[in-house]
Amino acid sequence: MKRIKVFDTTLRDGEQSPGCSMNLSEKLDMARQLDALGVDVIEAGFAIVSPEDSKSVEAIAKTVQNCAVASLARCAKGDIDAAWNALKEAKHPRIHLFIATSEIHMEYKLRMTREQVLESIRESVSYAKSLCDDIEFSTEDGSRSDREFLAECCSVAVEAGATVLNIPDTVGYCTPEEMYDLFRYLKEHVRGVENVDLSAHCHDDLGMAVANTLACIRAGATQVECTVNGIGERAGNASLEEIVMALHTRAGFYGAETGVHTQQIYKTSKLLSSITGVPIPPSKAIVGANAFAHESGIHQHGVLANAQTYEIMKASDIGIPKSTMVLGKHSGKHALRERLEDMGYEVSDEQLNVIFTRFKKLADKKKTITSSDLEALVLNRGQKDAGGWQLLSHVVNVGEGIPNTAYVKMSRDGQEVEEVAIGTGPLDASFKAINRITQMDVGLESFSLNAVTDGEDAIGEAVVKVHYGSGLYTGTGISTDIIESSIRAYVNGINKIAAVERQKGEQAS
Ligand SMILES: CC(=O)SCCNC(=O)CCNC(=O)[C@H](O)C(C)(C)COP(=O)(O)OP(=O)(O)OC[C@H]1O[C@@H](n2cnc3c(N)ncnc32)[C@H](O)[C@@H]1OP(=O)(O)O
Ligand SMILES: CC(C)C(=O)C(=O)O
Ligand SMILES: [Mg+2]
Repeated sequence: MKRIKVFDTTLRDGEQSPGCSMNLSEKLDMARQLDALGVDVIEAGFAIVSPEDSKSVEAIAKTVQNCAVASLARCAKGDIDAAWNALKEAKHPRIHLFIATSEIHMEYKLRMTREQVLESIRESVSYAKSLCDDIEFSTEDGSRSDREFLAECCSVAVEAGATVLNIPDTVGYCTPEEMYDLFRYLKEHVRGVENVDLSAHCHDDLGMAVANTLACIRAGATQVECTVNGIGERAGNASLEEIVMALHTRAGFYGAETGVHTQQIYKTSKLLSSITGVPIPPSKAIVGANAFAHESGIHQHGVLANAQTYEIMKASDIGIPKSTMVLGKHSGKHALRERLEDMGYEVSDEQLNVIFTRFKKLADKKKTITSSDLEALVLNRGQKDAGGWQLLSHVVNVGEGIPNTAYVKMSRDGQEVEEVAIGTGPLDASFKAINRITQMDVGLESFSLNAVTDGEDAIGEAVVKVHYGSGLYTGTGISTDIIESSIRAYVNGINKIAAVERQKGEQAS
């Protein structure tokens, strides 16, 4: 297996992404976690940028124990001195020099000729080498540079002492095929390339950063530059977790591995997101909330039978205990039974069918069905009205300056009855309409409402205490709509009264 070095630039290129600035202590926390993750190099910052950046690089250099620590520097003595001052106490310091090599950058931005750029590379790399053994040299906008000139810049850098040559696709312009060809070309045309690491640094402007990086590995790259969660300038850098897991999962194809402890990936991704406040998109590969979640019944059935039907990686490989089965409107009976069993409910096929019907009804109203939702369904709370009055439909009309009215339609023994009533509020109006339908003079004693489950679309359970004659009865009802759960609770109370009255009648006759 070929060993690929992972150069993490979350704290430098990643921090260049708008909204991702981190303070010194946040950078230190992140650096410690990156060290635990097992990356080979942490680019801790760009020391010349500000006193705070310089302090961060210095603090990380003094703290990190296992991996190399790098600071970025332009090809300028001041930058190199600032980088070295911040890095010199690191166990493994690396100065990372860069200069643009494309025509457009040289002409408009640097205002330098090719010869001046070559001279600047020679001079800066030699000077940096006089301070530090490990020198990385990057050809900014390398992928859009003239190939012969690019190879010459790289050769000069190696001759001046560079230990790593990094070729960025700075503006995320290239395709995987082009990056592959470019790296093959450099392997053949750079003098001394066999003695240094060849590195890829890809941006995601066209969504190809990871694919481009993998193509570079196929062409002979030995180092990859990337960031956690793919943060970085504009559309971001190649994502560390995607590259690492692609190599891990497709080891047979790439024949390459990294030193990253993959079980630390999820923790690292979460830490970065909590520090920057930038959420991880749910569908983000590897670390998104949906990356190891299954909702549709056919997939859930497959995964329960054999996880490999729909999982190419184990959730535990990236540090998530296990993949999750999300119960929702696309779920089927296999997943429902599995969850019920997890909750300690052994159900017959017949019971499962009944619960499944209720489950699908609820899932049409509620995006995700939680275990507490299921419990409410299994215990059939508020639904024990078989044989009594059934609520068919209701409409309440409330507002400022108009009477609160309720229309309720109910049935019993196949007979449908509807009524409208006015009340002091929507519930009073609804309960009055129900009294008219049932022709029972029921009074409300007390009423309470609790959320049985969490979230915006939580199930609310209403509990009513109603009196009829000298008896006091409790009714419960559940729904994601609190008016409906209240009406259901009232109907449930009325059915209990009716059952007691029926019993009394039977005993008397
Ligand atoms: C592709 C990348 O990610 S490159 C890294 C990008 N990161 C950053 O820019 C970090 C934040 N930057 C900063 O804080 C500032 O730009 C600083 C402190 C680095 C420099 O600030 P200033 O000295 O005011 O220069 P400014 O940013 O306006 O312009 C850049 C200068 O660097 C020059 N330059 C750019 N790249 C290089 C290079 N690799 N080597 C030498 N000179 C360079 C430019 O030609 C320009 O020179 P000029 O001032 O003589 O015209
Ligand atoms: C400074 C270099 C390595 C860079 O970030 C780029 O070219 O994208
Ligand atoms: Mg970059």
